[in-house]
Amino acid sequence: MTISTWKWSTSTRQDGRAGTANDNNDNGNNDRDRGVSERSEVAGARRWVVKVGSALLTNDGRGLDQEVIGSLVDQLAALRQRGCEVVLVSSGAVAAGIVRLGWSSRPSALHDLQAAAAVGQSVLVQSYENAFNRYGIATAQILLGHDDVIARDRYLNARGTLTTLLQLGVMPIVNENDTVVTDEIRFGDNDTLAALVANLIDADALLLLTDQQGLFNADPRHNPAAELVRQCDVHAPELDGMAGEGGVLGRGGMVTKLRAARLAARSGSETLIASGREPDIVQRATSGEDVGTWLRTGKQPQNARKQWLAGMVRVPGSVELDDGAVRVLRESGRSLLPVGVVAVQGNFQRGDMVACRDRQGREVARGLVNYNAEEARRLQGKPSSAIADILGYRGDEELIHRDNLVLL
Ligand SMILES: Nc1ncnc2c1ncn2[C@@H]1O[C@H](COP(=O)(O)OP(=O)(O)O)[C@@H](O)[C@H]1O
Ligand SMILES: N[C@@H](CCC(=O)OP(=O)(O)O)C(=O)O
Repeated sequence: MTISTWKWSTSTRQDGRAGTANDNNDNGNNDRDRGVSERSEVAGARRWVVKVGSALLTNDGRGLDQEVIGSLVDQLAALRQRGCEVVLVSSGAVAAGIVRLGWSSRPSALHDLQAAAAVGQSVLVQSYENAFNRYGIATAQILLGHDDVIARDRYLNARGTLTTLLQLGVMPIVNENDTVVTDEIRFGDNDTLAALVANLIDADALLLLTDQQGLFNADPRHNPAAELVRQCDVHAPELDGMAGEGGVLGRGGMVTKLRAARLAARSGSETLIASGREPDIVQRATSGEDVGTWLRTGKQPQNARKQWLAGMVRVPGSVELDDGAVRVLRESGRSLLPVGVVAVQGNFQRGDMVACRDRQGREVARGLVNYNAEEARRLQGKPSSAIADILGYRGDEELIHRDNLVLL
């Protein structure tokens, strides 16, 4: 095997199934000698999205593997105990539904798959609820579709709900809303969905648990000499030639995991790909142990997120701020409240990107707005305590929350 370039390092697979990430110490030492970080970014991550794939969760296609679920839940509860926040993205609905319906194989027609997903989702969530209940942790089912993470107004709603659940100590369990999606708009694989959730909640890191030890330099199912990539810059072009399609049970294979890692990196999230079959994998991976594949973002999370927000091209309106509001935004990094707004221009919807200008018309910031233009006009110059009286409902107290605001 060609030893890695500075950008990525591999470790030789030792047996028919999977090698260990430490098998080839030379590679690891080479990285250390070159000063490559020893996963401190991963060990320091506090907000995690953990995605569990069908290939891992399902018992060779015969429904859900309750033992795997039980062990995962033990590990996720321990991760929470360590003070981390966790959102779980779990596949498995279709596989569970097929068994519950007594079918012998996976159907191909979309409506059959959707029916199986609807049946299996109950089984899936019930299994998690029972297992998390052992730790007194409540679970919440979140089914997301394309629009929920792409359309700006729904984006804010999904973000608000997920972060509230985290604050409440609940374990959100996310899956694609398979029942209503059409072929054109479905994610299909949950890797993409997990990455979008990582963007949505500003996760520090994404852990993709699957049936392989990580990303190999060729599909280990077909190439027994394949070697594990231990770490690599997520954008390295060499990776594209390595990632292959999924197995019978999973959907996207490593192709979608690599794409997901690149999506997650847009908001600064690190990605780890690891085998959910290895003992204690969640604890080991999340504490920075050298397991699986680490796809590094190489960016400061805050900068990455701001770049991502700033890159949204459609800016259908703007708000003019008084001098006090401009100062607070610039100097204290605070949210924009309606009281600091003196005028509203354009026609925007909740969740749109709007420009924030000073009295001279210079753009000082831009961000995702919590109210539409008509509501913003009614709220301008008013204290947040008056929002409920003015609009007839109690919305967010900020016009633009600081997390959704980029200073220019
Ligand atoms: N380069 C690669 N390294 C590791 N696995 C790969 C690679 N290319 C393709 N694969 C396949 O990807 C599969 C995992 O993806 P997938 O089946 O979609 O699982 P999941 O349901 O966990 O998302 C592995 O079982 C493996 O056969
Ligand atoms: N939403 C589907 C998951 C699709 C799927 O298998 O995704 P993946 O595990 O990423 O290959 C389900 O719950 O069955």
